Amino acid sequence: MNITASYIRRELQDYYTPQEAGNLSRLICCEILGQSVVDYYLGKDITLSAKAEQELQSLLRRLRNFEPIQYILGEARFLGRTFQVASGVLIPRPETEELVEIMLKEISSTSRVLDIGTGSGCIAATLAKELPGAQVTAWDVSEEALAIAAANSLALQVPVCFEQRDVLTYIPGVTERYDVIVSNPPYVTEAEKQDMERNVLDWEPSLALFVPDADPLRFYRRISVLGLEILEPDGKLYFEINRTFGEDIVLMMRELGYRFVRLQKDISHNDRFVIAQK
Ligand SMILES: C[S@@+](CC[C@H](N)C(=O)[O-])C[C@H]1O[C@@H](n2cnc3c(N)ncnc32)[C@H](O)[C@@H]1O
Repeated sequence: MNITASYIRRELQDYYTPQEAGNLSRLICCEILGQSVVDYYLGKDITLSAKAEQELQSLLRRLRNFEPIQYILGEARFLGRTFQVASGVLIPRPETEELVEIMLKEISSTSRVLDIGTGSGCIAATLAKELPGAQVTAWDVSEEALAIAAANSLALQVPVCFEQRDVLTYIPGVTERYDVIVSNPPYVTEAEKQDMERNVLDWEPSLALFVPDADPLRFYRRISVLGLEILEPDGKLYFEINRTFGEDIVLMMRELGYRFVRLQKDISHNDRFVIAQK
């Protein structure tokens, strides 16, 4: 069978915006089916074997069911590296790449770093890779996430110490100390569910996404309190946040005694990061 990029776009057009259908069609033609970018833009035919055609139809069916392309392919990119992902972990987001870029400019290369809610391990493994002198520990409550994060750190050949911890209940050991804590915790309120795309809502793990409407700062408060115990003096805390709660998180952290608390915007001009010093 011969297919073209416009065939793929047509198959997806009732499910995605024209831009999304175009992006998916380019990815399928160039990255999965191996068409050159020039041939793609010229709209040239791609000849598929019977088996390749079956695989393409299965891929299109999954996309029409709103399964994220990263789960279908089993991988996602994060700051230029490939991370294994599956439906048990959040797909790394560009905002989180920005957070890591900020950290790489600010933290010492020999820091003891703790990543809370590591998911795919994208933050922890990237920091360990970029800062070979750092000691990186990563927590998650999810066994499935920890298994994927461990596979990612193995693939990148970086030593990250993964531990299964529920940050909401964990009591740290008396000698446990870090120079830096980073967290992109669950921060979407139940009320925000109605505005979410189906590819997120139907496929990404609720455990990674949601907090109760009645307590949207639950993770930020708990991690900030924990930071007072386990951060060294002058230690730093880096949060990715829900843009709606920036001022609330800043206030809460100032009240707890954190210094130099700053709210920073992401590339889309949304309040997205809170950074503070103990
Ligand atoms: C928003 S995801 C972030 C994943 C990854 N750090 C990233 O930025 O792509 C939040 C993570 O927190 C984990 N998590 C949820 N509740 C937790 C808890 N009580 N203790 C520790 N981790 C938790 C989830 O399993 C999930 O992996």
